[in-house]
Amino acid sequence: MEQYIIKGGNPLVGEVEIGGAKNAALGILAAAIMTDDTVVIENLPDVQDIHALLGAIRGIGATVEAHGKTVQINGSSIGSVSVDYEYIKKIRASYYLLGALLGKYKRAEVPLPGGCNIGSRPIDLHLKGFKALGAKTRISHGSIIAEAECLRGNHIYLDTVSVGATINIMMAASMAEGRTVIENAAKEPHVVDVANFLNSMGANIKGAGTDIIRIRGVERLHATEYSIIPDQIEAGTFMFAAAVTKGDVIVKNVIPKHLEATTAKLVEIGCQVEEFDDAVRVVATKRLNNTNVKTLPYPGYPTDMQPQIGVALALANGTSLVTESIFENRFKYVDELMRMGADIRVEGNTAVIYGTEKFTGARVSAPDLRAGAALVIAGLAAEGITIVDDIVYIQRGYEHFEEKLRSLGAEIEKVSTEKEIQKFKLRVG
Ligand SMILES: CC(=O)N[C@H]1[C@@H](OP(=O)(O)OP(=O)(O)OC[C@H]2O[C@@H](n3ccc(=O)[nH]c3=O)[C@H](O)[C@@H]2O)O[C@H](CO)[C@@H](O)[C@@H]1O
Ligand SMILES: C=C(OP(=O)(O)O)C(=O)O
Repeated sequence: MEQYIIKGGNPLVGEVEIGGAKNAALGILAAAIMTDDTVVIENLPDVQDIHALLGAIRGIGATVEAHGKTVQINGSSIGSVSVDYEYIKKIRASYYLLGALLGKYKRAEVPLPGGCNIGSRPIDLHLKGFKALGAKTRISHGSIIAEAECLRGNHIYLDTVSVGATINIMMAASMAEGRTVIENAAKEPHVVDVANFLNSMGANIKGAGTDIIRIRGVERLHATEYSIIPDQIEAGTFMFAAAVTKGDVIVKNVIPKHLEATTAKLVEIGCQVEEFDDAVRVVATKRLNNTNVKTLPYPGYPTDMQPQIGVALALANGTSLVTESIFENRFKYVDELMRMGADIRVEGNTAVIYGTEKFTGARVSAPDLRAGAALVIAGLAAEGITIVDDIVYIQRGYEHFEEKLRSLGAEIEKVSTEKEIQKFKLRVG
């Protein structure tokens, strides 16, 4: 089992290049199979979730040729609409193959999704959407089966703002007959990116990025070349890493607009944030201030950035409140952080964080993807050595994480044996 070993205390300084957005890429890769032409997708992040989804796409018979950050997908050779559990038990976004296959072939059979255990994650709204388009859905032997004689556009109101349901319905509706309107749609940048990608394949989607999306179904989709947007969560994670280590980092290849909620909070807690066309610079020179934050759908503060700000506030001057309003199980990093000296009480969906002056390194476990990344950030700020176990979660969504951190001056290694741990300890003294 691989672990990260970190010697904390170095301020992060320098420039870091952000990869393509995992959560946009997952939707886009699934949508790519909806045409029989060859689709070229650029700026793909090199993370485990993407490798898993590409495996699933190959598994149903599509041709996938990956060269670095670029992949070519051809869906004309798909021979099965039934996705194998092995490929996707660990990823959430496998459910996008439901919308894509249902739209194209009017039948899909996809195992119930895995992904991070951050709370109960129903998919009732996805199924409600497919049913409204005329599909019948059922669960059989752990898989969701959705099928329709023909899909017909409809008016669909989402009771809860859901990224996954919005993207899935958008995909299926792109190849339905007639018009679909999705109300109370999610507005996240990755929803817009998937819509732009589908439009570049000939779909007719309007309003993505607002809460009403209008889709006019088309008979076929065609070839395209498309570049995925930068990952706002990876970028935000490096911004907080700069903040907690009192660093000075230029985070490159970002869309600053997508980072507004994160930037606003960093400024509130005392960092300087400078915005450029496609980069942001975060400078922190003193102890951070306390603040309150509540996670909300975009353009609110993202739930995927909640553990990272939690770590920063645990080191801030004063008491902060962090309210998690999207997923009920996203405070699992708190117990681990307390082992490093944090003082936090969780009451319902709110963490009351009493800022402490320093963390001391400890052995901790990554409970999920973003919580794992947050614990790495904590380790970078801590006195002494931190070992983070279960980094497979982190590898789901951060490409070359330790290499990027090292390029900013962090002392961090990926290790898997006691000998490697001892070697690191000897080296860092
Ligand atoms: C692969 C991907 O893009 N994952 C992201 C996506 O997850 P995901 O798409 O799974 O999250 P949703 O936006 O769907 O979830 C938002 C809320 O809606 C609820 N809900 C969702 C669907 C449904 O059918 N019924 C229902 O009640 C969920 O329990 C949650 O409380 O958006 C989340 C919220 O920004 C992010 O944390 C995840 O990183
Ligand atoms: C929770 C996340 O991913 P998933 O929805 O795939 O579990 C995430 O990207 O933070």
